[in-house]
Amino acid sequence: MSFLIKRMTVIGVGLMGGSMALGLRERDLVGEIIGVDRRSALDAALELGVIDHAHTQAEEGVKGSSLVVVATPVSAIAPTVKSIAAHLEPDALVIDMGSVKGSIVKQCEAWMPDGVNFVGSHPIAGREHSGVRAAYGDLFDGSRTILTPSDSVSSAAVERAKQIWEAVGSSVEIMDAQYHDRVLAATSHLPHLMAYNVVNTLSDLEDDIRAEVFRYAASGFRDFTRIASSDPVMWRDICIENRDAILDILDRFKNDLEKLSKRVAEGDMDGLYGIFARSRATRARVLEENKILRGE
Ligand SMILES: NC(=O)c1ccc[n+]([C@@H]2O[C@H](COP(=O)([O-])OP(=O)(O)OC[C@H]3O[C@@H](n4cnc5c(N)ncnc54)[C@H](O)[C@@H]3O)[C@@H](O)[C@H]2O)c1
Ligand SMILES: O=C(O)C(=O)C[C@]1(C(=O)O)C=C[C@@H](O)C=C1
Repeated sequence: MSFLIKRMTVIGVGLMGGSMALGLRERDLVGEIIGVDRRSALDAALELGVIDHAHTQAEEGVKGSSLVVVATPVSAIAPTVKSIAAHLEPDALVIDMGSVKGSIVKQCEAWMPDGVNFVGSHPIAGREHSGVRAAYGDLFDGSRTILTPSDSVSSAAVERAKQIWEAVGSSVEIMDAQYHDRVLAATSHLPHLMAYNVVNTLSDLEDDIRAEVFRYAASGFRDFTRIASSDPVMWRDICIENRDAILDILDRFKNDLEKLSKRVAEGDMDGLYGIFARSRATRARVLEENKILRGE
């Protein structure tokens, strides 16, 4: 059988890395999959059939692979890529999955030996669970993936990365890495920070009322805070790596919250109606335009 990828290595076999491995495997697109991670994650990945072979050392694990997928938390991506650079096959392609791209992509591209390419990738797909047991092969189906190569990356490598993402069901768009970080700070990072904060605001209430507050939390609370179940390591790393863009959007949010607070304090009927009506209309329009948000 001729595979799209004969042998690939996934470094960080969790939700995202495991889903990429399964997505390619279930579509018969990959021959052999090597996993690199902690021993316990590797044992689970072997047991689930997500990988064929396991290594705890990335330098060893990338040998013989034409594709290397780095799916570690954001803070480990650049150090990992630096450590494998000298051990990659001459024509290998390295892609990552990090939720922040700017400085990671710049560093990783620069570390690539001649003939080897790093193509920064961010699948806009995921969920609040982590680890390989949460991985599934259709995770990327119907999603968008943003590639953030600089001009120095070969167009053949970008085309190859695009082919891999499309093979697992994602449609690909190209974006400048810094611009990506500003867009994602608004669309993904701000909502996660809000969700975490709302849960903490409620859990800091006085004992007597707190129990009642959580007892009566219903679908509104559940929908709004689903993403507060996400992995704290992932979100710590995103905040550290995308600090400036996150601070910028948080400032805007704080301003808007101040305005809302003022309208509530003043009992401003028209002002409050205006805020809620505009938001509802915007969401309806975005839902209509965006089939990912409609869940299609
Ligand atoms: N979860 C999401 O919804 C989502 C969506 C898009 C992108 N991402 C990005 O994908 C990446 C992976 O996220 P995830 O949700 O799969 O996390 P995860 O916790 O499920 O998996 C990460 C894996 O990396 C391993 N790991 C950590 N440091 C390592 C190292 N130095 N070397 C090898 N393995 C290491 C962990 O043991 C774990 O198994 C992150 O960079 C995240 O920002 C996540
Ligand atoms: O659906 C979820 O649970 C997610 O959080 C996925 C989500 C997001 O949409 O914000 C989270 C972080 C990623 O970098 C990309 C996707």
